[in-house]
Amino acid sequence: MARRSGLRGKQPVSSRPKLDLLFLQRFGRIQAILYPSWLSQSVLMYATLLAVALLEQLVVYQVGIIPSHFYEVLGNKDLTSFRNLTLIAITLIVLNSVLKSFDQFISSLMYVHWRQSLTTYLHRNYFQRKVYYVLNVLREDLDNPDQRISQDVERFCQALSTVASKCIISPFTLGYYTYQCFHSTGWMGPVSIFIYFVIGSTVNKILIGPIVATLVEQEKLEGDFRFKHMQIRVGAESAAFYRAGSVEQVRTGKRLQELLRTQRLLMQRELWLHLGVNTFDYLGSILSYVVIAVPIFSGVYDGLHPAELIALVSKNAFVSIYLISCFSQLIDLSTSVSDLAGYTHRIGELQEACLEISKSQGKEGLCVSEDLWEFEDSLDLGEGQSSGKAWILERVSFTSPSSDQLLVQNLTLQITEGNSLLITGNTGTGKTSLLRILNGLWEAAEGSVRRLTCFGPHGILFIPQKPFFTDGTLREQVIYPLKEIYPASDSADERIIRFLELTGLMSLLKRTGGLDKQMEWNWFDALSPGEMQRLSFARLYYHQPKYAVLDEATSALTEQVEGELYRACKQLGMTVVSVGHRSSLEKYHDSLLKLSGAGAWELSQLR
Ligand SMILES: Nc1ncnc2c1ncn2[C@@H]1O[C@H](COP(=O)(O)OP(=O)(O)OP(=O)(O)O)[C@@H](O)[C@H]1O
Repeated sequence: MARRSGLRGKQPVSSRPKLDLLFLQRFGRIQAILYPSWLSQSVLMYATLLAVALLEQLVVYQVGIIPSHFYEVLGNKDLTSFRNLTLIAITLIVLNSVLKSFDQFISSLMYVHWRQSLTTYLHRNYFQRKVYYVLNVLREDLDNPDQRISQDVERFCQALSTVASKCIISPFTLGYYTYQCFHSTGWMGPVSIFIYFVIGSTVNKILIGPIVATLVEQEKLEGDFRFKHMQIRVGAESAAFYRAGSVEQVRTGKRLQELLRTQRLLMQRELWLHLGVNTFDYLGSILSYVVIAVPIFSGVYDGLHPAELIALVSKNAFVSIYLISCFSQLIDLSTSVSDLAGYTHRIGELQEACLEISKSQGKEGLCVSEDLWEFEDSLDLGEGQSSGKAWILERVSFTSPSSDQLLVQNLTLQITEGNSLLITGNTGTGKTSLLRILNGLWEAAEGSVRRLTCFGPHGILFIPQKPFFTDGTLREQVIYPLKEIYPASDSADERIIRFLELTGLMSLLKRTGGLDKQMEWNWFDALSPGEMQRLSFARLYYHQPKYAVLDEATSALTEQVEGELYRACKQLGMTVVSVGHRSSLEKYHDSLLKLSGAGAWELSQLR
């Protein structure tokens, strides 16, 4: 059988992340998100930062040449000029510290703005249609998407803000101090400093190479370690029933050891880079004296008075030392650049995967409402709603992901209004998988699946096997996944309370202290499995869809309660498609689809 959808299974593993053309492309794409237009907030902030940094440089230059004026004034024993100069110096220093603080403040604001833009962009793509499902369940090549969005983006923006605030002024300072250096030392000064920088950058580029790949690996392991802790957090009670503390300690410890091993390797590799950076820093300080010494020993300044010579040496020293420090600062950025490259690759991979998945999903077969689940859109009834059909399946075959285990072969089926269907079969025969196919989470390997009714109120609602609850109030659990009550009316509260009563959850209403009390608890820990299933039914009644697809939705309840819940579904006019093992379910359905494994199935009428 042909392999299905390209979304599934292991994708080709991307090449080892490096400081290469791919990095530049990914970095460029991220910049396009951060700076969407010439008049965007980021550009305006960047322009303000540039203005402040330029002003700061002007003041720094004035502060830098003040010692040379002091030498001159002190050499001439000129008290009035000394007083004036001291006043000017204090003013300049205050101005300098104000500008520096603003520089840091604007950089921090930019960091927050970048983080907001990038995270919002990734969220938009991640939560689009079922991208988050494919990334977390079906794709094995992209590790920890959650960590990429939460932690990697944060660190990327931190590193970018460090690099940006240092680089923003570089072209101006380099230009200006090169000119000044040339003016005081001749061509020898700037040329030797440039050669020093080219050598420094080349050496550092070589040393950064292995760091980028190790940093990417470290972030992956960091995500795995956090995921392990999240697993324990979510399943704390089940683990405690097993007294699984010691085994989980060993397993969590193993992940920690792996992470620390990679961190040590990263540090070893960074040691060479730090060695390079520090060597070039200190070589730079000696180079500055060599640059000043050349014109002095070659007799350029022989005719000067000693006080003038000292003032000139002091000024020249400042100019060449500053030029070298500008270059050194760029070399110092090597560590930030290696971080930036690592995070760029991780965010870039996520961005590419999201776009690839949403492109492959396209708009095919989507109802207007599917993306948004907005109630206005849901009122747009499709062709199926008027024809009374929800699905038409023709010769559909499907397998489980990343295996060729055939689950169902050549299934032809119509799900129509008023004709409830029960799906049964042994464990692992593909019952839930058939619902995934109906939902569009999986694609069929062969045949056609046509959905003719939209998701949402008046359409189709799935109640999955594992109940899902969001954070927040009881009302938000009931109306989920709608964001607001629907239809908006004064009687909305009454409706919700009526459905809570119908599902036997009035005690829960009492416990929460009302529909709108913000609950701090985790709903999965606070409710029993039976309560979770009852709450799922309250949600179903609230939405009152035409078709309710229930995956073992009453497995934790008694047959009596099951009967009450199914009868209420019928009274509310729903056609149900259920997956279940109990024979007691048969009386609430009109037909039965029995899956027998290895592709076999049998469809029969129950009444
Ligand atoms: N995301 C997945 N990746 C790989 N295999 C999967 C995935 N989800 C399900 N499977 C496999 O597909 C097969 C069918 O799974 P499915 O959930 O449809 O079983 P089921 O008939 O609903 O079983 P049960 O009665 O236990 O709920 C199983 O062998 C399962 O292990």
